[in-house]
Amino acid sequence: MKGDLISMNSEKYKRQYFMPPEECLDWARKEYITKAPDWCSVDLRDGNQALIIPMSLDEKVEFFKYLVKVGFKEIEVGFPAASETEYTFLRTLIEQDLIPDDVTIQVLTQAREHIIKRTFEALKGAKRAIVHVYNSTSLAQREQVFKKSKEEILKIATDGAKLLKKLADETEGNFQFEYSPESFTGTEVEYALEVCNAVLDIWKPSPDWKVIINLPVTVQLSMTHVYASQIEYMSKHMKYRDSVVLSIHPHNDRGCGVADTELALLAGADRVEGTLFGNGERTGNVDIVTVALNMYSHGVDPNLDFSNLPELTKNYERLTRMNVYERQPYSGKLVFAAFSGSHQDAIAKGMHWIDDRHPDYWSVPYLPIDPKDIGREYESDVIRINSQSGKGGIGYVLEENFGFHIPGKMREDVGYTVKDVSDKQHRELVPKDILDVFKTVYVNISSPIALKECHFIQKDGGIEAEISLEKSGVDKLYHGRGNGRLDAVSNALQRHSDLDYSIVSYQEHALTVGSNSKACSYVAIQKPNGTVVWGAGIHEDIITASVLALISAVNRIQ
Ligand SMILES: CC(=O)SCCNC(=O)CCNC(=O)[C@H](O)C(C)(C)COP(=O)(O)OP(=O)(O)OC[C@H]1O[C@@H](n2cnc3c(N)ncnc32)[C@H](O)[C@@H]1OP(=O)(O)O
Ligand SMILES: CC(C)C(=O)C(=O)O
Repeated sequence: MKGDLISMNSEKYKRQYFMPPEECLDWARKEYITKAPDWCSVDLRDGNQALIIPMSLDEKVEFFKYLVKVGFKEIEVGFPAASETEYTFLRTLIEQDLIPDDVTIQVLTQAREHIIKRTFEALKGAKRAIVHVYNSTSLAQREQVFKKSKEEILKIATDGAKLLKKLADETEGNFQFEYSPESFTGTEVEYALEVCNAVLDIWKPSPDWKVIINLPVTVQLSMTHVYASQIEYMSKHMKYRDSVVLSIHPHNDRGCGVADTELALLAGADRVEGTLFGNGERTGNVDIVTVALNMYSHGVDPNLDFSNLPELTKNYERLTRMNVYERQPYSGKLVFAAFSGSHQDAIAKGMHWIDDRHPDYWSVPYLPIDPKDIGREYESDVIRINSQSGKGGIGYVLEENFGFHIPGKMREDVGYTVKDVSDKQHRELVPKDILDVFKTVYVNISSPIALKECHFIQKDGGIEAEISLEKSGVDKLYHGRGNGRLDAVSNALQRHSDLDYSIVSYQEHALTVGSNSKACSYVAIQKPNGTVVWGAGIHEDIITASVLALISAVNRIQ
């Protein structure tokens, strides 16, 4: 014990992985993944076996169809010897002809005779399948679980390999084999190689009949560069290498499932087994969505279609009864959201830059990919407003959702007003809330003065205004003269009151979003003490809109 308050004791742990016997660092000189690997979804097996309530038959069928829709060409559909549901699911896929011609199903079996036999029974009638056999090879499992020597463990693997070959020969169908030295990451690398090569010597693959050797991160025990070096070593020394598809199957115990996958691909892996959103045993399998979209963000086609990721996420949550974490890369609800002012400002400016320049590549600060590509909405997913937000983001929401092009200087005022509401109410404001605050505080403000009518005539080189106003329930007529209409109205207002201000800004535009042919005007007036007050007016008539904006500002000053 290191101290009274510390009950944790790191001395009880030691590193349980094995470095390869030679330096394998070629992967470190590669910069990025240049082509998509073969993907194999293990959602229906590794993902399913880790669920609190595994999926029912119907749920598995529905999930299988989504995986096909996304573009998976290899799908591990289950462990047919595990349960009635698993068995029936496989039979359903085969008997109801639900497997598209370009999709190969994969099934998992332990290297045990009765389980392999049951697996082949379940496969009867399948046109094509990958039969995946595994046994644990790690030091811990040899010592604790199997209580067997290295030679005895190797024999489990080779016996299983032989039986697979025999049963495949006896069964009609086109079978590919896969072998996993399960718990590879806790296995001495040279020993894992010996076992894999012994299996390969039995299967004798050829370039026309490749087999899959899968090197799983059954449990993540090391830092990522160690796994990459292990994969490179295996890839360099494996027999029949040009007839082997080198597959990886990372889990995520140390939170590095994606990193393990990416570095292992640099190190020579050809194929990735993983799940949607990283479902799977314990901390899960590698999230294929993330690996694929990371690739996509580098300009590499992942050969998987996530163009409607929100829908896929919703269906996944329904079928698995799991939740996708808000900050799960790409799929989490908040992963494109910017609440903070400086981020929002940069994003809003970046989006305008894209609109203005139409570059042939995507570049917007804080958005590594275009959210629209995967079915996310700029309006609801990107700029979100709370007390940390700023004028840029709030202005952007009012512009994108409701068509208000608020003048730059007014944005600051509106920004503080809106975020103050969020701060006091201690909640996020949705676009409709922001519109309500904007309208309530700035637009067509009619108290204490309300505009009833206004008329103008041109006379002696100027404009004369007659405006009818209601103040405290009483209607009054005001007259004023000026260089323009707004000036004339302003002079009328000031002649009949003790107001003293000057108009320092005026802007207007047509409102094109959400309302037909209305105009919006913005007026800023400045008091003698320098204070600037903004008002806005909305009306079908542009002149009336500007008068309403002025009266709004005047009312706000009072
Ligand atoms: C890392 C992974 O995800 S691997 C996949 C794990 N997935 C699953 O296990 C889900 C499906 N599994 C099951 O339904 C069951 O485990 C079954 C049907 C496969 C087998 O059931 P059972 O035989 O009743 O139990 P169990 O799996 O505990 O068998 C343990 C025995 O198998 C041996 N064994 C376990 N895995 C293997 C293997 N891959 N190859 C050979 N023998 C194995 C164990 O050493 C143990 O042997 P013992 O009986 O001599 O002690
Ligand atoms: C069966 C193997 C590949 C597995 O699931 C694992 O090691 O995690």
